[in-house]
Amino acid sequence: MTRLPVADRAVVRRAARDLLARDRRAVAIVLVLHGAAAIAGLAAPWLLGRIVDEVAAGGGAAAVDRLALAIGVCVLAQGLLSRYAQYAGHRFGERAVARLREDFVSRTLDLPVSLVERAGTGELATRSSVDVTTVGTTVRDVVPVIVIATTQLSLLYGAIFLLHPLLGLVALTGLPSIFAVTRWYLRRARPAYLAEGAATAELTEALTTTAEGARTVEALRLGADRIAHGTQRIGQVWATRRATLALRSVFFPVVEASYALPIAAVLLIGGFVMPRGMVTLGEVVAAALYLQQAIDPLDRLLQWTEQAQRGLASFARVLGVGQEPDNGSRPDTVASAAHGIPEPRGTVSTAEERLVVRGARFSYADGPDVLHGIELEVHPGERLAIVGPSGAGKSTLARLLAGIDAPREGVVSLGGRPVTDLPPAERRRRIALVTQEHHVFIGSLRDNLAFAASGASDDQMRSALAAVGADWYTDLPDGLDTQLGDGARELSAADAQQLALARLVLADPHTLILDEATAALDPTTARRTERALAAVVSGRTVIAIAHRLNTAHDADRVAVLEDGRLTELGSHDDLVNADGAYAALWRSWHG
Ligand SMILES: Nc1ncnc2c1ncn2[C@@H]1O[C@H](COP(=O)(O)OP(=O)(O)OP(=O)(O)O)[C@@H](O)[C@H]1O
Repeated sequence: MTRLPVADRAVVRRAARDLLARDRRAVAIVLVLHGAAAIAGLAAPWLLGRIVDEVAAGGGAAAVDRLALAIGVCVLAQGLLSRYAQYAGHRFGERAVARLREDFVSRTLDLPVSLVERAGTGELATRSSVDVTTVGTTVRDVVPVIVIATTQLSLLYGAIFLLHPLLGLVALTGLPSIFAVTRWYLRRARPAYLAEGAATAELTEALTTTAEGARTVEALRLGADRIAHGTQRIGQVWATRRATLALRSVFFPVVEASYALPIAAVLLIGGFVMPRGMVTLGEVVAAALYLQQAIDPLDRLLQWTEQAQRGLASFARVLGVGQEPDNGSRPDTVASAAHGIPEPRGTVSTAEERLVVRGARFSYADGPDVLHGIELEVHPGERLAIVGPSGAGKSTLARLLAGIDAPREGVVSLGGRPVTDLPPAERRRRIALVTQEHHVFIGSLRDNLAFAASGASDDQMRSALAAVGADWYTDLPDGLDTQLGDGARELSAADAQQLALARLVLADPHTLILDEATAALDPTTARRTERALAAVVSGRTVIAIAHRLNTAHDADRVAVLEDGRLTELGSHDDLVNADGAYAALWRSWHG
């Protein structure tokens, strides 16, 4: 199974910087507010130290009251500033997460179909649910915590140094062990969490495949097999989770011990070792309080470092969607639901529409070749039917012609350029592959048609439906506003296929590849749809994979494919007269 790419650190860093840069003002406000709140927070321990010194020096209650009042004001100011800082931080976080989701959706929609097929739906489902949510939590909750904690820590340690540089140095004693264990942890965490994410995706894939194919599993008694398959995936998830848990079980205990060490050291050295006069009791108390205060941000910082690691691993997986896969699979076009805005006809010259196949060989994965050196030239505007026995390679050739797969050897070119080199949007505008697979999206009939041409008017949509003979449309209670899909009006397979064809009329590509597009329709509806389609497709290049030989009869030329080889090519009459494979097929089909 092909894995979707995972972005490297440089890409993740750039994307994180972009995320911050796109909302610079909000980021600056959040930083300033958190900084101010942290400074207000420093005042309390210092003022407490002053109270200790006042009392030690025999100061009166009035002085203590004044200092206590000042502490109250500072605590209030810190509370208010923190509240607004968090509010601003969450607003920024929500905006950033919304942008991330939008970017993710548009990258996902641009993914090559062949890549999604090879990667499996579980991989994409995990990235779009688990990973996007993890990144969202990280941006919304983790980044503000890290910003606040870092600011507080810098100011707290700075304040201890201001009290006395020696106390400052003593306060730093816990940091080397925290730093060392964090480095140790971070080095191992990324691959460990990536492995955990990949194992979870494989488990999701295994479970969804089993659930989707439940009937087949039951019919072929594959239950035990599927259970073994699922259990193996669960084992992988268990092993990868154990590995991340092992990392955490070293990391957190070392950190806890490192918190206590500097507080004890400051009290011991400040209270017993440093000579009197060098430091006051109040300063030692203030330093210990600062260190005590530092535990909370340190703890949050380290706890969230773990979450940040998960977030970065998920971010890399989210950003990887849309990157060029590293296994040589090429970008391709979207199949039946041809997206794209109609382009004015006639803007592409006929030479640019010439579809040429030269010496094309193709194999699925590492299997044997299923196409052997296909040579074919499709003339602009012609209707070509491809016929042949089951398994001859017709659908495979259609995928090559549409640019979904690239030939292993040879070339498939449109207007002289390899089809797979065309930018996806351009390819969709020029070539559309319509298969038997079609999807009715949950939404109105209008929404379902607008996928093909977002700018199409209601009239254009109605005429597209009429053109493909979708008479059922006139019976819908709310016309184009009728809700379709699960829980609303369900379309029959034939109606759904007509909807797909109507999308195609709206998408208006120059070249249509119909891979048994009308196979799901009953013979009468199919004949009617084919006729309607024939009227609509005039002036376009149409390549039809034909099960029913009347499609071949109506075509300009017929290509016969047998065992992955093009054995005959010519008009219906010529091939019947030649009395070869096509003539035999025609005779047997005609009865
Ligand atoms: N995804 C795939 N992975 C591996 N082999 C495949 C795949 N799809 C098709 N094949 C194999 O490639 C060969 C050609 O299949 P293809 O579907 O192109 O034939 P076809 O002429 O369209 O058949 P049919 O009329 O039954 O649809 C067959 O041997 C088939 O088993």
